[in-house]
Amino acid sequence: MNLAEVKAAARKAAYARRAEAHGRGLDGAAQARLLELLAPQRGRAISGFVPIRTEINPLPVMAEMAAHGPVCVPVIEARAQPLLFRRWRPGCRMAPGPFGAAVPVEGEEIAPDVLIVPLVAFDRTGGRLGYGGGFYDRTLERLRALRPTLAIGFAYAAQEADGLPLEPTDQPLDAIVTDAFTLTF
Ligand SMILES: Nc1nc2c(c(=O)[nH]1)N(C=O)[C@@H](CNc1ccc(C(=O)N[C@@H](CCC(=O)O)C(=O)O)cc1)CN2
Ligand SMILES: Nc1ncnc2c1ncn2[C@@H]1O[C@H](COP(=O)(O)OP(=O)(O)OP(=O)(O)O)[C@@H](O)[C@H]1O
Repeated sequence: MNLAEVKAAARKAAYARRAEAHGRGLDGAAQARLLELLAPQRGRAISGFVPIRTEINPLPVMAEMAAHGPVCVPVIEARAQPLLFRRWRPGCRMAPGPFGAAVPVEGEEIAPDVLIVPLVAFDRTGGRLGYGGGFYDRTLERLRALRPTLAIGFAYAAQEADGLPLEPTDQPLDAIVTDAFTLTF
């Protein structure tokens, strides 16, 4: 198997484990851990995400953080381009975006200092696999070239994989928060 095939296999296996974990009432425990990790970051610009498919739900954490500072969500501009981020507020007007994730209809563009990052699989060293678009890799590379940027993976513990195959363009996570544990690197 070449690297792309190994990644595809790891993605498929983790996707199945994520689907299993979804809907088991695990989100609350993970949200509490995420809120604890984010407490010192109150007031900084934070990106979250609107969950799609069987992703864990960060929305209650985003709503709490929005009381202290700007919160935004990713918007796809084009294939093979970094993500942009648009201001999000609890209850703001949303419309379907590419790939099914809803995006705010209006709101200013924001460059986040801290990113809550969706993922398909993670490993114990901060390695991450997404859906394969390279969007977060490109985005983190760009943000990190400008200033220190904190990337926090948010996932079910079941999404852990053993030693993910990583490429030079894969941007590492600074922390991982799950329903069962928090890892910081
Ligand atoms: N909730 C959420 N919002 C998000 C992301 C995310 O991962 N989660 N994104 C994070 O980037 C962006 C959306 N990116 C996505 C990229 C690809 C696919 C997707 O369906 N990919 C195909 C495979 C495509 C290919 O291999 O060429 C698939 O999974 O079937 C979905 C979302 C922006 N918003
Ligand atoms: N900074 C970058 N510059 C150019 N190409 C990149 C960059 N980051 C990733 N890529 C390319 O994008 C493609 C998809 O990358 P990868 O499989 O790592 O995506 P992913 O991490 O699963 O997706 P995402 O980051 O959207 O969640 C790969 O071919 C990779 O080489």
